[in-house]
Amino acid sequence: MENDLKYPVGQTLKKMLHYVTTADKKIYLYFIIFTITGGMYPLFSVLLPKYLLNEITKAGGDASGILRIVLIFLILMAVFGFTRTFIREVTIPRIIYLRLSYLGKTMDKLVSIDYKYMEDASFFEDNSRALDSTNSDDNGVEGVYTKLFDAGPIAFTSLGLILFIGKLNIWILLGLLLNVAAGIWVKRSAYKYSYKRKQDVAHADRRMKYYYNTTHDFGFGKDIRLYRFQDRINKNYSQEIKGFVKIQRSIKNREYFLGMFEILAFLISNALTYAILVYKTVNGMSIADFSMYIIAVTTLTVMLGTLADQFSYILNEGQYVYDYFNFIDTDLGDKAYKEKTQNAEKLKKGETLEIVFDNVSFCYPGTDKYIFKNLNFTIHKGEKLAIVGINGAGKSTLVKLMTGLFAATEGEIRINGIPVSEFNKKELYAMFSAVFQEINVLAYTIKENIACSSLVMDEKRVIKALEKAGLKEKLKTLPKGIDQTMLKVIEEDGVEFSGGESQKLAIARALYKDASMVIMDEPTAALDALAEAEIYESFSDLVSGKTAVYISHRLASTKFCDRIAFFDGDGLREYGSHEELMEAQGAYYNMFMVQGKYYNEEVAVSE
Ligand SMILES: Nc1ncnc2c1ncn2[C@@H]1O[C@H](COP(=O)(O)OP(=O)(O)OP(=O)(O)O)[C@@H](O)[C@H]1O
Repeated sequence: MENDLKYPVGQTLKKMLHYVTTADKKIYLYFIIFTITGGMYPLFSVLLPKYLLNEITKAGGDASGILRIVLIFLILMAVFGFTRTFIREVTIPRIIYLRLSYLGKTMDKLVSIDYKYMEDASFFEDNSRALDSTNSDDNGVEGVYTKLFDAGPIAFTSLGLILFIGKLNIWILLGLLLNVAAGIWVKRSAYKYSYKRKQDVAHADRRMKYYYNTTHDFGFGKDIRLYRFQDRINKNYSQEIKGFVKIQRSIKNREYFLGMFEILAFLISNALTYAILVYKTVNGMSIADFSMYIIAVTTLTVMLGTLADQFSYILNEGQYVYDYFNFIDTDLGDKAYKEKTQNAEKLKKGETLEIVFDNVSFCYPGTDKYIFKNLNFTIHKGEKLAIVGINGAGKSTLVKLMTGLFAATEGEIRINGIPVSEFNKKELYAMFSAVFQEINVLAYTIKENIACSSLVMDEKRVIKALEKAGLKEKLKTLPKGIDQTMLKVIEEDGVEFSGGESQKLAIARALYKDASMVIMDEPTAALDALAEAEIYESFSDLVSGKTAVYISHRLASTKFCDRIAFFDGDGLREYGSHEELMEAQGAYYNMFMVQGKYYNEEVAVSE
């Protein structure tokens, strides 16, 4: 990503305004009313002293005249002031809504982009400012909208005063404009520098947030306490903040030196203004006019200063909004995820799948270590394949490849003859009921955790899936049944499942989905022996004739599978039925014998 602060400002603002047109046109009407009322309001303060002074100093002026002027001005100021404030109060929630709908788009994008980005920390660092631009109410999208809205009346007042003062003396005006230009230049230069360092800031920020998040993440609570991670967290965190503060200090130093120029321009402009006004008064300008111009110049100085701040802010934060639009518009696999392709229609609904790995090689993006090289094998229709092997051999990676979460670096994976890459991701994901090693329970109700998609929910099937997965008894203990919220993150009475129960829930989720192919990656690691035996015995029933892959370190599981693929550090080492591999007396045989030995010893001890 570019580090220079250069982007099409006009195009970015145009896109933002176009969004207002489609999402909430009324904001334009509020803007016009706000600009007129808010723009007129300060002009009354400029004019009032002149009228008062004229009334006081005029021959024959009386108290009633003064009172009349004060009353008229007060009524006008009240009407304009109240309207201005009311309109702003009404508009801000609408701007918040705009920002939140941008945020909704960010979320929609993040859940649709290619999975490979989810395992890539640099992706989130590169896009952190684009993502942050919809995250907070005081910068990014909402900040720019609010500043654009607020700039209306200030520009209105400034324009009025510029014409007014310009008519009196062009040099005063030029001095003021110099002051403003210097302010904009300084802010822009300072911001350019901080934008240049954005990657360093994002990197440091991400690391600091990580330490912060670990301290209140349920999942870390036990390990932190039992393994005294506190000291490690504190030590690492203080190192991170030192780095972070160093970056911030260099940014602030730059701002400080640039700020000197701003002060210099302010002094020159003020000296010029006073010199000209005093000179004019000495040469016949009335005191009332002198006071009016002084107030006009002071007001315009403040207005232009504010306008310059807002202009710089819009320019600067606009960069992040531009990054946001870029992020949303760049196809990160999400377009293909949503677009319809014809390929899934070539497969009949519920058709049994055959998966072919044809000379597949793979290394994770950004790495050069091959997890597989020239891998060739077939998972036949209706076959139950057990995948076993040593830790880190690539068993879970294999699942990520066949489900399309990652693309093969070389070679081709085909489903019923069609290359995986030719399926739309949504269609592809719909083909698999998978239970992964790491179980993710969401803080939704049980039924939402099982049925997942919000479009259709068959409660009877939810209950059936839970019962099949062995959660019948557990369900009876829950007062709200399948409407019970899970976890305590959102609801205080949320239910926390044990590791094994969560695993059963994941199995129920896969059963409910009833996809064409079943993939289970260590689905019984957290189950007790009885629950595991139940899953083994009912596995055929669970997969009911579908093609299935069962990954496990427990070799007993291989007995109910038709074929076994044994992986080691070099890829697929052995392939065949249990009997064939036992006869071959290779790596699978050895592993099986080692496990069997301990199992037999255990049985002997318990007897
Ligand atoms: N996102 C990733 N980026 C880079 N390397 C990865 C990534 N995910 C996994 N790996 C590496 O790929 C290799 C295979 O990992 P994988 O999880 O597929 O092994 P596995 O056979 O399932 O292991 P286990 O039996 O321990 O579950 C490992 O060396 C792992 O470190």
